[in-house]
Amino acid sequence: MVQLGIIGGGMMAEAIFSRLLAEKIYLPSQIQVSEPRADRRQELVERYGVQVTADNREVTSGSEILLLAIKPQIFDAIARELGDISVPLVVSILAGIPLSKLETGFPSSAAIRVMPNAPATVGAGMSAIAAGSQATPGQVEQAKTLLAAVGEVVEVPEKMMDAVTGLSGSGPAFVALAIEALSDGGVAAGLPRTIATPLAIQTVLGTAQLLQETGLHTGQLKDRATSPGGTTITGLRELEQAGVRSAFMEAVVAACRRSQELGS
Ligand SMILES: NC(=O)C1=CN([C@@H]2O[C@H](COP(=O)(O)OP(=O)(O)OC[C@H]3O[C@@H](n4cnc5c(N)ncnc54)[C@H](OP(=O)(O)O)[C@@H]3O)[C@@H](O)[C@H]2O)C=CC1
Ligand SMILES: O=C(O)[C@@H]1CCC=N1
Repeated sequence: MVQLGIIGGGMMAEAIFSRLLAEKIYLPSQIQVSEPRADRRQELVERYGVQVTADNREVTSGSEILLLAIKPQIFDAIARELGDISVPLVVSILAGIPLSKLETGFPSSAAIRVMPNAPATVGAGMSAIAAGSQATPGQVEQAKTLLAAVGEVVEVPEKMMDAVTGLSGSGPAFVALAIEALSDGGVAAGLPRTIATPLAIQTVLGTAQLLQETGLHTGQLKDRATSPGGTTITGLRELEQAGVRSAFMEAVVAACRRSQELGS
């Protein structure tokens, strides 16, 4: 019997359900994905053996949880198409779409809004969840179990979800850009790309791990790496002059604002 129905078989859907399968939380026969593109459906069957269909309604019949993994721009159309279904729990990962819209769009279901992120693909995700008014503690636990398969989970009040989207939802792209820029800097300074990119990736990974494992404040780490008149303070001065700190802050705030727009 299908227990997890997924609307939209894209990147995030695959990231989540592939980990659920790898961790044996579901069997392939218990997951059904609806996806309009035939070649993508075929790909998902060949890779994972899950059930697939082009018919969204087929997914909803019998599912215990319906995971919405389509783009937010088509949420209204999907709610019109499926709003009369009675799946116990709708879990949405759509940027911006508020619980009020989920609950109006799916009036017979409890709703949980989630913001995962791209590192979910390798089980290193960060997800925030906010439960709707009809969600039972058991359903919140169910959602947490789903997301725990792809990384860390934190429960937040819904009013924080757009800010979460701007930070951890969009953040992987901001960090990837920083890594690319560090690698470019290495190349500009004379390194071959094949050396520069692994150096940049491991520097970001190692710094994050150091901060996480020691609880060291970011400022303390910066101070530890800067010797008087040394190389690091010379580079930091350039970053401050270029407004990099402010640029990251504005990126998160702009992404948060865009999430609010998508939901209005
Ligand atoms: N990408 C990210 O890092 C993150 C994304 N999200 C959220 O996850 C959601 C999905 O994003 P992502 O996986 O990146 O996007 P994708 O485009 O990879 O996935 C969306 C999928 O929905 C399919 N689709 C389109 N129309 C329909 C329809 N009418 N019925 C069923 N399926 C349909 C698309 O099919 P087709 O193959 O034809 O395009 C595609 O496979 C978004 O709402 C986004 O806000 C949340 C956190 C992080
Ligand atoms: O850009 C987007 O809309 C999605 C939501 C969070 C990350 N990516």
